[in-house]
Amino acid sequence: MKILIVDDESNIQKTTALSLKTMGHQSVSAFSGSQALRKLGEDRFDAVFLDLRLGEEDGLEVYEKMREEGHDMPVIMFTAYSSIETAIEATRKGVFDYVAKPFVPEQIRQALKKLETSRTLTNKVTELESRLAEKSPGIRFESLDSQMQQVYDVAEKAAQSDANMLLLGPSGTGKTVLSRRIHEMSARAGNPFVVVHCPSLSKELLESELFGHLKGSFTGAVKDTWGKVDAAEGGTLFLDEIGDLPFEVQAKLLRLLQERLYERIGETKTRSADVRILAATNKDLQEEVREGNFREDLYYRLNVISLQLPGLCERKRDLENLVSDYVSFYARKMGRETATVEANAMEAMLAYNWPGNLRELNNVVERCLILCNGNTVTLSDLPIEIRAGGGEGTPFGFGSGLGVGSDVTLQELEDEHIKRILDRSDSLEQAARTLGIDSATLYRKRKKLGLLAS
Ligand SMILES: Nc1ncnc2c1ncn2[C@@H]1O[C@H](COP(=O)(O)OP(=O)(O)OP(=O)(O)O)[C@@H](O)[C@H]1O
Repeated sequence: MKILIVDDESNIQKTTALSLKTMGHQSVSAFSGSQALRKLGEDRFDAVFLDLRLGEEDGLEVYEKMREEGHDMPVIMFTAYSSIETAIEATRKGVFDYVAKPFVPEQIRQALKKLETSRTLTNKVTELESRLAEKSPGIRFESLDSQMQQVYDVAEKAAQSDANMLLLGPSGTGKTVLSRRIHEMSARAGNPFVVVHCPSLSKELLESELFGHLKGSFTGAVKDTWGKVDAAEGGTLFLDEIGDLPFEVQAKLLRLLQERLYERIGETKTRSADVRILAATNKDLQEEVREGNFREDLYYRLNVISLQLPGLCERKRDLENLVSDYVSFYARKMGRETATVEANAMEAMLAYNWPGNLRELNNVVERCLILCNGNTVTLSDLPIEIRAGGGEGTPFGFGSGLGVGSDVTLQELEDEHIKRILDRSDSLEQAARTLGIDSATLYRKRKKLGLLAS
């Protein structure tokens, strides 16, 4: 790293420079605030060591000028023991850390180590963000369909409040994506958005996932853990498929919603939580309440604002825009400048029912772009059930003449079924589970069907 040392004492300059050199870093000296600002304007530095008391000058003022001029690298303050409180105050203003004088080289080493860890984490986050952005197509929060547009309008208004919200709608209609968007539009945006997928865990594990546990509180609890309620502190907790939340856990969630209080499993100490709850389900929750599977009081607590997301077949007016977004995204991802969809292919897509909703559309477009010749998606690139004239979207109806019991071979039925399940699934593991085969078998079948991406 290249580091600027700002200190009016030449012995501090010398010892710091020497320590940095032995640690493999480069350094440049500045003896006053104005000299420091000039050097920062001339060169790129990875970090700055800055004395809190620069002769008559106040180091904090120099720090503020640096920020005003757009030098945003991390700053570590040198401070006398008598000024430690001021240094702590400085860290609240964004100073990365402080080192108390007189110091030994090991303290410089520790401060730099902390800095390097933080840089690595920041880089990882940036990389993950860009990988995520690459993975999913441009998300649209505008609709030509009035029902969908109303959902977006209400979501935007409600995002500003702290109200709990319930997002209802069939699988793949965008409930998770919209929940994240609500979080990003809220005052909690700078804090975490944490997802708990309710059906994937047993009652004990789900309770522990939510609230955390103490070592030994149940078989397999080998160390103390903090739950997702704690991880979401100050932010938003998204409970996906809330309709599958076990009855016993519902009571604890209700307490969290009503009193903002909870206990870790095996602990008597009550803790408070500052989290906003968003929940989603594709079940009819009122029906679940009637059948005694879901607590009525919890339903009303969650249902402060509810959003009903329509299936894709009810908002066909958006289809062409969505297809165009997805096509441009996958074309770019595959190194093509652009790609188009033939009119009759688009007509077939408009006629189809899309039982897997936006997720299915996304997967179908991605597959078309892998399989199409050149830059044009034609009718023959579409899965057979879409080509066949819309289909009913029922599990075994493949459109005109292709349903179970009609004149098709078992092999044709199997091939179509596999393609459909792949289109609707989030992952290959999920598809293999739905099909009741193992991943290796699914891989062989995909290979045979020519469905392996590059
Ligand atoms: N607003 C949007 N614009 C474009 N594409 C979207 C949008 N929302 C969702 N999608 C697409 O649909 C896919 C599924 O979205 P999401 O996971 O939010 O659905 P869901 O309703 O939560 O599904 P499930 O009920 O199965 O969890 C996303 O990966 C994305 O490809």
